[in-house]
Amino acid sequence: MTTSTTTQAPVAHNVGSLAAVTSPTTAHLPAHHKPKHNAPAAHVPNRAAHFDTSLSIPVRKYLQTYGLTPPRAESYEVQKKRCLAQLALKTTDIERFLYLSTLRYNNVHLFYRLLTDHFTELTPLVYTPVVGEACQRWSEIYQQPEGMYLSFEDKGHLSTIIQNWPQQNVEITVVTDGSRILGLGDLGVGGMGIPIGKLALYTGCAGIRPEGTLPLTIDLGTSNKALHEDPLYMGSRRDKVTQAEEIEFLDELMAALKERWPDIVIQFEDWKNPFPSLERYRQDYAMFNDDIQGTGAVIMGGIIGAVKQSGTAPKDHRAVFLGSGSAGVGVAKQIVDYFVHEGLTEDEAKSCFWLVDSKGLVTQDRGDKLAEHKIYFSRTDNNGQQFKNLDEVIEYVKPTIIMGLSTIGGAFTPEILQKMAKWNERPIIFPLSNPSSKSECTFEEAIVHTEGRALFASGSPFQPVMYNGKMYHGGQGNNMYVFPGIGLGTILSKSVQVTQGMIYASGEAVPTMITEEEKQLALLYPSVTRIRDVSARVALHVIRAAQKDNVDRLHHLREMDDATLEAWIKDKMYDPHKETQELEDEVRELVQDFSATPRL
Ligand SMILES: NC(=O)C1=CN([C@@H]2O[C@H](COP(=O)(O)OP(=O)(O)OC[C@H]3O[C@@H](n4cnc5c(N)ncnc54)[C@H](O)[C@@H]3O)[C@@H](O)[C@H]2O)C=CC1
Ligand SMILES: CC(=O)C(=O)O
Ligand SMILES: [Mg+2]
Repeated sequence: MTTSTTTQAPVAHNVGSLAAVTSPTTAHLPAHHKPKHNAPAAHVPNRAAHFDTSLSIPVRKYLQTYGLTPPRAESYEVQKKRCLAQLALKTTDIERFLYLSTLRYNNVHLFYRLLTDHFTELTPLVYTPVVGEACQRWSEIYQQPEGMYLSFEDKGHLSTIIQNWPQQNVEITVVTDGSRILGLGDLGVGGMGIPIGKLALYTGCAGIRPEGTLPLTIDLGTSNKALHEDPLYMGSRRDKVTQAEEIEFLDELMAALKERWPDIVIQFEDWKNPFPSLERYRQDYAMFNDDIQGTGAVIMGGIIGAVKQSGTAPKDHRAVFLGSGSAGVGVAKQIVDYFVHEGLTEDEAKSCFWLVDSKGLVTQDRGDKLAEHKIYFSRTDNNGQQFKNLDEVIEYVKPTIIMGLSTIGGAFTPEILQKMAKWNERPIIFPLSNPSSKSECTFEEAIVHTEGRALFASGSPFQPVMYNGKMYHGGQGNNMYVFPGIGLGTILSKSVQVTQGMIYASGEAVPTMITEEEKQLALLYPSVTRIRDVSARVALHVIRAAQKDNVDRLHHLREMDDATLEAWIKDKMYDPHKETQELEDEVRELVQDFSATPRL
């Protein structure tokens, strides 16, 4: 096909590549009548939507795509059947991942129709766990550009290079440096799978238009020596830059992003040490860190239900966290907020938490210099005693809750789970590390070793488990339940910051979407099949919190009651099921208006 125009492969410093954005197929249309679909997703070739095989023949003729696709105009049902059949032919998850990536690239609306119709089956292929393997093998499986790569060497030119991104109306970016991808370590530019996957969920779950999303990966070097030696590795072989160099780069990047898209929402994702950047930018940008804040909020949302179902009052809970990194500390702090909300003092709330890292229980007198973010939760009541590993801490604390954010698969051993079942009627077991191979235990292990009594959520999904003749369903405690709604609420209210109030509100919103039937099944999260409604509800709560914190700029939303605002939010969401029909209708209208003669 010689007519398709590439919108991608930006050449550094080559602003001229923007010229390629204008589709030749609509150049002949009067400017005010160009279909809005003329702006395709950034990460699909231009005009991709114009090749949808459901478009009618007259519309194809008008778009000058007639003859470039097979003759029959078919229904979505037929398209879907074909896609699912092709997916079924694949024998590995990576092949399925690649198939879906290519589908998104070639027919963005069809991809999102499929995703939204089959969230349960397809999310694990687009996101965790399969995206983890995709990131590990990125330079081996790479097929097409789907996001922007900026390198340390580009410092001083970021603003110019960002002009190469072909989409004019970017609303949100997810940015990583690849240095802590899920629980898989530093994967360098292979980390790009994460911004792409997260933004696919932004579109699928929260209806952010695909062309409004910018997956962004920063190549600041990598500490992963294997990548330095991999001939296929697509990033620089330099060692990781220093923290000071990183800050200098990020200062320039943040300013450049805001310069081009003043209202842009910026989500930091999967950085090894994300606390400094969060503190540095949270006041001046509409930004948040998903691993600290999104995870904190979503797990707080699950804990609200778990604490109620456990029958134990917040003050009597004892939570042991395996892992005290960005996610561990983020989650613990967010639950402290919830306990304070429930009437505890901050000190009382904080004393419910015992954090464990690779050196054991985090105590003030452990003898090593604690990282800044661990100090808040470091224990002082250990009477000089130190506890070197999880087993020792578990015996000492006899917890009601165990959380895994450690990247150590299988760390919640059968013995630990059995003890949890011995000490608690409803033990709260949250193995949250991703991908599935890093989960601190499986759902089956949690059910079997607690005799089916565990209140359970995991970071990556697990299949339901049959135990003693009863079917159990596990919850997915993953930030995917909140980040799409946080972004959507921030964008729609044009908020200038993402405040702590907005983050808290996002977590609080999640359990409001659990049905009575789900409560009966002890489920802590709503079904993923309703994730678009959940995201709209999260956005509603986020907007209300933004209004309370006075960071919103779309003040007329303040006048709407909740039901009206929620309906308004839903109306603003991109619906892939309507897109192709709208294109069809718009072009048909044009054909009638102008009696245009199709050029064959
Ligand atoms: N379910 C969800 O929504 C989310 C899950 N995560 C998962 O949480 C995990 C951790 O993420 P981050 O906190 O951002 O990483 P991090 O690198 O900041 O923290 C990892 C923590 O685990 C501890 N750790 C490592 N080895 C250990 C060992 N042998 N024993 C005890 N502790 C050990 C480290 O000391 C550190 O405190 C990852 O697997 C990530 O995928 C992260 C964000 C969201
Ligand atoms: C879910 C997620 O953000 C993580 O595992 O890092
Ligand atoms: Mg993450």
